[in-house]
Amino acid sequence: MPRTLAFLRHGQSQWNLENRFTGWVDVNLTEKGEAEAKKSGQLLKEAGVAFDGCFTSVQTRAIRTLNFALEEMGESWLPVIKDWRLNERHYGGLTGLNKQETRDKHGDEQVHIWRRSYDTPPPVLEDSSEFPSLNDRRYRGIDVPKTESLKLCLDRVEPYWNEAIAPAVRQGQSFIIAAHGNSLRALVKLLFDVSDDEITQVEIPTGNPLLIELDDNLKPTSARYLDEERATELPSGF
Ligand SMILES: O=C(O)[C@@H](CO)OP(=O)(O)O
Repeated sequence: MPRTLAFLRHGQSQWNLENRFTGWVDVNLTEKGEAEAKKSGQLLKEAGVAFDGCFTSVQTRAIRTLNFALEEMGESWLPVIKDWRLNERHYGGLTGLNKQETRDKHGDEQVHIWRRSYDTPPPVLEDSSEFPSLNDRRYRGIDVPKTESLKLCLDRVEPYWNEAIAPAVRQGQSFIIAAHGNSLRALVKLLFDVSDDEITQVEIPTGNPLLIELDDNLKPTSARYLDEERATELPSGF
């Protein structure tokens, strides 16, 4: 039975543009981000996959990217499930800081470790921070993280995959998963069985759908970015 996933990282956000660590801060898309989202929809339409539904985070930039894409596809009717477990990795005490200024202060190597190492989380977000997500109504009843490494992000993405997404895919359904650079890296690590070392090299471009076909055991049999000009390297073997 055909089963296809499209991993869609949101289009450029205001803080992608400003080069700031974002994580759980609910920044919006830029105009360029909206255009990327619309182009994703055109590419998905051309790909001709009959999707059964969509999953996204509870963050505006991913939700709006999905909505723009669905509108372009003429498929705004598709059911959408939103869940915080697809949110971006929580950037802890780095949240809001400029990435270049942080490199100038702490050095390239340390910042690379914080950004891309598998299991070294950034410093925690202090309660006094101007960016608390604890009081946000959408996170009621959730133990909001104070920081997350990619591993900690995978620790909440994986159960969501197992409980909510994988059972439907196993039945032969196809989905768009509109999420974030690091929650999608976590899913790529899981599905493609990428090593802790290799995942540090995986970069998912904004607004460029990654189309993945899966076999009966939910192992990827093919993967390609629909916007070839903006494609990045896929995990080895693909
Ligand atoms: O700031 C963030 O939340 C993420 C994604 O934009 O950035 P990075 O590429 O540094 O993980």
